[in-house]
Amino acid sequence: MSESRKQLEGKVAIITGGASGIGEATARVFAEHGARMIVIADIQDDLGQQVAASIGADKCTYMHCDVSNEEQVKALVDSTVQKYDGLDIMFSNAGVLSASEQTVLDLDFSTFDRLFAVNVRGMAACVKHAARAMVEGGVRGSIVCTASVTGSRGSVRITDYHMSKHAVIGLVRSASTQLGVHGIRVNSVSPLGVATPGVCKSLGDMEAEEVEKLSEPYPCLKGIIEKAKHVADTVLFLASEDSAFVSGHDLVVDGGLLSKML
Ligand SMILES: NC(=O)c1ccc[n+]([C@@H]2O[C@H](COP(=O)([O-])OP(=O)(O)OC[C@H]3O[C@@H](n4cnc5c(N)ncnc54)[C@H](O)[C@@H]3O)[C@@H](O)[C@H]2O)c1
Repeated sequence: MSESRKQLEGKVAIITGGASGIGEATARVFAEHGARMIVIADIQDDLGQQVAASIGADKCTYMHCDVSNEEQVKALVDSTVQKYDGLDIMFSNAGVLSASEQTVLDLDFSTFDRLFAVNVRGMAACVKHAARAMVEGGVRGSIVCTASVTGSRGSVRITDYHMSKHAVIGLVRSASTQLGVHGIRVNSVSPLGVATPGVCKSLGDMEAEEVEKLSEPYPCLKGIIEKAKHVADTVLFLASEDSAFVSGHDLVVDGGLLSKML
């Protein structure tokens, strides 16, 4: 993709979980590609404000929003529409990892419920309120959700996380079916393993290089390490008119992992 092309010229975008990792990288890519305003929504206020300031107050701003709280999601969307005269793109990306091993035999339902409140209900609230604003404004918008390769496979652990990402893909399929009549596209992006601050922290504050070493055996594609920018560039494609006839699709960014039989 050419850096000089401005696929998002004039567009207004919300990015949840934009203070860190994949969301932050996507905010930077959206700014490079001409987005008129990017609203970063997160619960890490200091970090979110720093990221927005480093991108530039003329094209990026921060708003506190806990996606598990529907009122806060509605307020985020309403204030974006009011201040910036519409909403073209929702990148619903905020997510959390399992708090423990969470095997079926040992499921802890209090952490399960918290994870679902963010990864599933929060994702659905963002799709709901973004879609309502787009329908009301007559905007043929693009909604992109962050799923994961874990949304297409089972695993020996983190059952709640796998279940939540399967639900995200189900949400995308249903929402795209229902919103197509309004010209709104809904897709998901599914990374494999990026050494983001969230992942490094969940692995006991491991260094990014160590996390990348752990992920190395999984993709079929060798000689390249998955970075947040790879995911961000894929989100750019799904958010922009370059993917004008793509809807209901889960676009994996996994170096070929899911294509392999064993
Ligand atoms: N990094 C990976 O390998 C990987 C792989 C597949 C999917 N994902 C998904 O990518 C998304 C981003 O994760 P990341 O790896 O960049 O992690 P990250 O922790 O670096 O970033 C996630 C951001 O979401 C925010 N967040 C958490 N709970 C929130 C809430 N209730 N409301 C608003 N914001 C909240 C966090 O504060 C953080 O800034 C998540 O949905 C994750 O499940 C990541």
